[in-house]
Amino acid sequence: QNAVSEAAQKRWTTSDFDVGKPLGRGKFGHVYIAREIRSNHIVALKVLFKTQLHQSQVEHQLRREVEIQSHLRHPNILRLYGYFYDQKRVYLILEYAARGELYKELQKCKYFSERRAATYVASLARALIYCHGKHVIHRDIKPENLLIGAQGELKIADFGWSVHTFNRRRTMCGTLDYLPPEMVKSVEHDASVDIWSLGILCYEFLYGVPPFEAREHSETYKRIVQVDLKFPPKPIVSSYAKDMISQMLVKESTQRLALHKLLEHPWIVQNADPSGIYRG
Ligand SMILES: CC(C)NC(=O)[C@H]1CCC[C@H]1Nc1nc(Nc2ccc(C(=O)N(C)C3CCN(C)CC3)cc2)ncc1C(F)(F)F
Repeated sequence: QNAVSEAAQKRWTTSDFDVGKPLGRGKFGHVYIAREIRSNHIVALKVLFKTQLHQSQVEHQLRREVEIQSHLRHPNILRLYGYFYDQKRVYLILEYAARGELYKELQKCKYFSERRAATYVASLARALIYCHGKHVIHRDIKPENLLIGAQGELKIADFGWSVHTFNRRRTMCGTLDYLPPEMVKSVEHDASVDIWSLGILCYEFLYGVPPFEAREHSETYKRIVQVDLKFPPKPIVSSYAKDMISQMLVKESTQRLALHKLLEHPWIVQNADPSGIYRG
């Protein structure tokens, strides 16, 4: 039986791990680097406190996150190998991303080169094509939810807000046949929220700030619904990049640039490293 399928069903306990230094704080607890003793495999152990999960009423979200992420297998999606719990805590056994958090890298660089941004956007588009093919929508694509693997490749993490649209289809009173267009559209509609977020992310990679940022939430909300998209004169960005972003940040969700079309866009073709790895 191979290690992975064994990992999926084994009853884990903390004594299976040699827990190392904390990597930082997640939303509901700490994340530690750890070594699974039998396999010597390095993982990240996310420790969540049951009391906090209960207080924030996120248990169902966590169950969905575990259910979804444990079934996804893609080089740009962080693996969730398994989970276990004790009296007070829930433990998630996650893939360790050796080069850490993307948002810290973006803060350090201020903004990325077009080649680095395009390489990251292309690899995220491929990961999202994979997710959407399995009727999974992430719904929370942003720098804070992206980690960097040992080779410099991006990993989408934190599927806390993801949904399996099939469930939504089923929960929509059984058969789809009797639903009016706007409700059927709303189901398709979801898959395109990730295209919008990828457009926001691409803009932030290139300019260092998201496009609709404003001091007040109400101001940001207005700018989003009006799609008040402006490209500042600095840093200098190619018109191909602006063209692609403008095709993604479209109010009508069905008109947004499809992810497979994005991979054929001249900006991606000319700038993205096909391996998804930015070598500088
Ligand atoms: C997506 C989600 C929203 N984010 C998270 O969960 C965050 C919350 C805390 C850590 C991270 N979670 C993970 N982090 C890693 N790797 C990692 C992180 C940080 C560093 C790093 O730069 N330092 C330790 C530095 C080393 C230098 N000192 C000075 C500062 C910290 C190096 C490697 N792998 C897997 C995970 C995961 F996701 F599986 F848990």
